[in-house]
Amino acid sequence: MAVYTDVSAAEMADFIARYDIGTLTSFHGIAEGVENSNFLVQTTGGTFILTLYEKRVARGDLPFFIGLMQHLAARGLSCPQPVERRDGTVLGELGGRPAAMVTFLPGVSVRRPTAHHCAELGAGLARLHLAGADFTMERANTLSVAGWRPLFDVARDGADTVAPGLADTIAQELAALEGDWPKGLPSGIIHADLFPDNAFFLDEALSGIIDFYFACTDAFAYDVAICLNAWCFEADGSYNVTKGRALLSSYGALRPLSAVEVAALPRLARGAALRFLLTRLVDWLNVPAGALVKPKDPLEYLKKLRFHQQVAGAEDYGLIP
Ligand SMILES: Nc1ncnc2c1ncn2[C@@H]1O[C@H](COP(=O)(O)OP(=O)(O)OP(=O)(O)O)[C@@H](O)[C@H]1O
Ligand SMILES: N[C@@H](CCO)C(=O)O
Repeated sequence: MAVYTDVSAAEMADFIARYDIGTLTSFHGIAEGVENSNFLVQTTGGTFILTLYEKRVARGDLPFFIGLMQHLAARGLSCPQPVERRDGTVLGELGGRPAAMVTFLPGVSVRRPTAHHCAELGAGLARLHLAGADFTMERANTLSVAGWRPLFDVARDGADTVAPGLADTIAQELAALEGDWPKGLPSGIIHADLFPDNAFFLDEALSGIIDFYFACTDAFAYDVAICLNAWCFEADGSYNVTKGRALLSSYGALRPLSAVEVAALPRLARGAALRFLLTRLVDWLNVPAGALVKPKDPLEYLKKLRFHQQVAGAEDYGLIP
């Protein structure tokens, strides 16, 4: 469970009183997620999600995330909507953290996506990229290549306690990617964390996307590479090319990848694997005392990285030329 910040019933009731959503009937911490503290809140006016923004979310970025969710919803994408307080603002403070209430999105996330789910997701990702085209705010990706070395610096000393030789493997991979990271690719708004737990389905159709707190301005193909990592591997670490083909072809039907994006895909996939290996490693080595959180396995991403390192070209991901 990701609840880093405890909230008492009295604090919660006080907080809710600033909204026009009735009175608090119940709330509890949500048993998923690793980044922020999330609470399911029930009031006489409905069901809501209250998020307390934790370490990786900078307060100054919140207007970008809130504005983006509003923009995407206005373009027809199903995503949580920030709820306004009586004074017209959407950002508050609770337990010493910035906090916002968003609408509850119906649907369930899938633990083991099928090729069908991957196809749905690919189309949803393309729709997200297209819907973000006229969003005017920008946010640099703090977890792209320039952000990885600082993470490694934090985790280097503990890395070999997680797997022998891990520090050397990461050092080599980092140097290789820093030296040759794709530049100048078609860019815009990307989600940057569209994992299966952030996509909801109803009757096997993608019904909504949540958790925009890594969204940023970066290469669209990097977002595709993140999704190949998150959706198209099996539990044993093998890549499922049928799922990859499903994801890539439904994405490409709405937003075809250009030749430069196709050429960059293997390197972007390596970078995406390294990004999640590093953030998971940092979290694995630094679970805050008293936090209710189950850190995610960094080694899952080491296996994925090894796959990408031996890929010859984008066709190995299932891309049909
Ligand atoms: N708007 C919403 N509607 C319904 N459920 C939600 C909503 N927002 C969050 N949740 C639930 O809360 C869980 C955690 O939310 P979220 O993924 O935003 O947290 P996180 O800590 O940022 O997680 P992550 O590890 O994916 O970054 C989700 O898996 C989902 O079950
Ligand atoms: N989706 C991420 C957690 C949020 O950064 C992971 O699975 O490592």
